[in-house]
Amino acid sequence: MSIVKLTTNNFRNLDNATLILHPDLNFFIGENGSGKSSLLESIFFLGHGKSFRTSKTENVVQFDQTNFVVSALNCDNKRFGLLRDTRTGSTEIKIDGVKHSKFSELAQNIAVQIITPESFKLFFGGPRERRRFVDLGMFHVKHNFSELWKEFTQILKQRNACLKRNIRGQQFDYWTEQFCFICNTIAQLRYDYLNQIKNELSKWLEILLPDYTDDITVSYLQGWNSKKDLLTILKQNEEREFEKGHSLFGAQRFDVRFQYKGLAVENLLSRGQQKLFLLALTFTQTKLIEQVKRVKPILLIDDIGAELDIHSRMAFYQSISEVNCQIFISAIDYQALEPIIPSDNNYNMFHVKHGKISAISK
Ligand SMILES: Nc1ncnc2c1ncn2[C@@H]1O[C@H](COP(=O)(O)OP(=O)(O)OP(=O)(O)O)[C@@H](O)[C@H]1O
Repeated sequence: MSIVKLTTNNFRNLDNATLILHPDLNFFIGENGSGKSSLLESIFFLGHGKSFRTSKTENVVQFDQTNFVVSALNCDNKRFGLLRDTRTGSTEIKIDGVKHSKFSELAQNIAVQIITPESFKLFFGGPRERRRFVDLGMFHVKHNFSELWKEFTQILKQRNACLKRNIRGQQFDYWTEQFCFICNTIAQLRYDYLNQIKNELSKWLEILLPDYTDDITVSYLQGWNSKKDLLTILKQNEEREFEKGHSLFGAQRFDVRFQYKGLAVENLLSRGQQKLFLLALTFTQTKLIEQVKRVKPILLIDDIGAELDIHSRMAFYQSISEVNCQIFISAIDYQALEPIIPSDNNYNMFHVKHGKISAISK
């Protein structure tokens, strides 16, 4: 479902506002510091329960305020949102007027992905962002993943507690056995999902990076040597794990490697090409989420103009016309959006100035 109305209160520098959104395509234009990223951040918050810019929620609440609200109405007339109080650190979630305690309830209603000018640095910089990216897709595409992940984190916590407190014997063996079992289940699910990604990715690379399509490979590293049994590896490394005080192998350590002709993509592609690669991956994931049809995916693209020349923006335009998601794009000026703006006027455009958002008539 697209979101058709968005309300924000006390969010960053944004004036309290209610926006009527286009179900497919929305543009936000404004100068540096006007509030474009803040607006995208508010939508991201609805989908993830956190910011993509800071881990400190007190940075997000408007100066001199103690709470903020973000809420949305989807095209099925479902209302959902959250109120975050920075004094108490609590978050109140409401879906159709009913309070919920778990953020995952809210996340079922909205699948948000974001690309910022910094995204590719983070994405290629270390496994954290790649893990986040894959698991966001897993959460929406593999229906049992959310429950499985919750159970996994509990088991990992128990096992790590044993490692940290040097608890050996029956208790440790029990958690190790549980850990191995659930790691294998998750690894298999992720393996299946990565295969889905591989199959879909070439289509988007063909549009966005046609010269590179044939020689790109995606490899899945499950978190331990896939030729060996996890339990055997853990037994062999038991002393090392007790020394470190946490689990050194397992599904929490997975990664994905992207290579071109056998070399790391990030070492070969230019910054603009890396952005196109990340866009291709994001469209891939969007397509996979869209296919399960629980929610219409939302794609936030902050500062589209950065690093993309006119040809790349044309390829981007072709991509967005082939994916069924709701897109929010920010740009410094109208020029940076050329040739992305559709000639059929089928979009909404807003101007952002000093935190005030106003609709631009077409
Ligand atoms: N908690 C806050 N309360 C009020 N204002 C804030 C808060 N946090 C940041 N700001 C201000 O909000 C403004 C908008 O920032 P934002 O990053 O959204 O701008 P932007 O339009 O995306 O700019 P750019 O094009 O440079 O990326 C900045 O001037 C910033 O100083």
